Amino acid sequence: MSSDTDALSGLRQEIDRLDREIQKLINQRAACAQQVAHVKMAAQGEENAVFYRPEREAQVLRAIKDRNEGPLGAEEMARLFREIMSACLALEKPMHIAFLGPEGTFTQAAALKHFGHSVVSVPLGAIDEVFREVESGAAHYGVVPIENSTEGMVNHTLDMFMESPNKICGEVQLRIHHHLLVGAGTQPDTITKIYSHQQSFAQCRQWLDSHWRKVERITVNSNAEAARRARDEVGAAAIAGDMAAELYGLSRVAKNIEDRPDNTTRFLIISKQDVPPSGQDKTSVLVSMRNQPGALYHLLEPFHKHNISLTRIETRPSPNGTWAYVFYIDFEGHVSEDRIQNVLKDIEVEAVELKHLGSYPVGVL
Ligand SMILES: O=C(O)C(=O)C[C@]1(C(=O)O)C=C[C@@H](O)C=C1
Repeated sequence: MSSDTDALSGLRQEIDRLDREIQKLINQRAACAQQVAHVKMAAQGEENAVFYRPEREAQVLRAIKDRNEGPLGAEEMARLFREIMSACLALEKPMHIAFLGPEGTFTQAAALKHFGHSVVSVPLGAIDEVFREVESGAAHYGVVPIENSTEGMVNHTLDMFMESPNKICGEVQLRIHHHLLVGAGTQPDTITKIYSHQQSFAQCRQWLDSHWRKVERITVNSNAEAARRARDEVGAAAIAGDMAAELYGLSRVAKNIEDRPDNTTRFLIISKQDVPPSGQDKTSVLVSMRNQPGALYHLLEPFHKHNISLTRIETRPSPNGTWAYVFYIDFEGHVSEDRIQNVLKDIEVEAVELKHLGSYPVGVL
């Protein structure tokens, strides 16, 4: 027993020593970031200085994952450094991040995953409000959902890009886990209605049909709103994620009820900033094509010719032509590369309009 205690106190002394070391190093890193801020302000002026650098953050996080030897996993290590870098950026300048709210939505979880927790997150009621907040400069960046692996594209976000001058400066993927949640006053056998967002109902449809077929499903604007109602109404349950469950103090009647275990949503980071290449990048464009035979072929042919991989293509009806279509395309590469310039030139010959939405680092976390 006493040798156990000796071993334990020896290890704890070592942990204390390491903690002091780590703390000193983190503060040295933070002091470096403060100096970086001064260099940026001297070069670009206080008003125009760009403090958040998505390409540099992606490079830092990728390097951390690549060189990690364990025993902590690479993802876990990157997550810790994500928070350190977030705190360093906040010392340079606190960033205001608008997201599709309210508090507790998956979009907020995505924003915190991407930027870390040292940001001011600003919940807004609708996707177009997020776009406007970024456009006006009231928020530095915005986070909006773009596609879900079960439910497909978020058309509202796609359509916003047709009009908006905002650029895409990053992407983040979030595994979506849904739970059936109740407040303190509700027992599982007294549930008479379930609140959720329409997308979440769709992602849990089979599970609901087999377990709660007879219970009324009521669609609300967000999972967080569903969670708030479940907290306030006896007999009501909500389908929502962990953040909403914590925020509203709900307990889980059933966990991970999504029909597909790989249920993932991709979110975009929007801003007014062009991002330099990080070494592993994606480009998004909107292309409006003439409505004539072979239009899709002419659009895709340049990608084949220049050997560029498409990661997504989606069609939307054009707002200014009854039968014209707009294609939203994601592909590998950065607009500063010659091969990407060449593909864009070829597309421009065929297209009525080509809009470059942004080139940005492939999501790291
Ligand atoms: O390298 C920079 O430009 C920094 O501002 C430093 C730093 C970092 O902490 O590593 C912080 C914020 C930026 O988004 C990128 C990196």
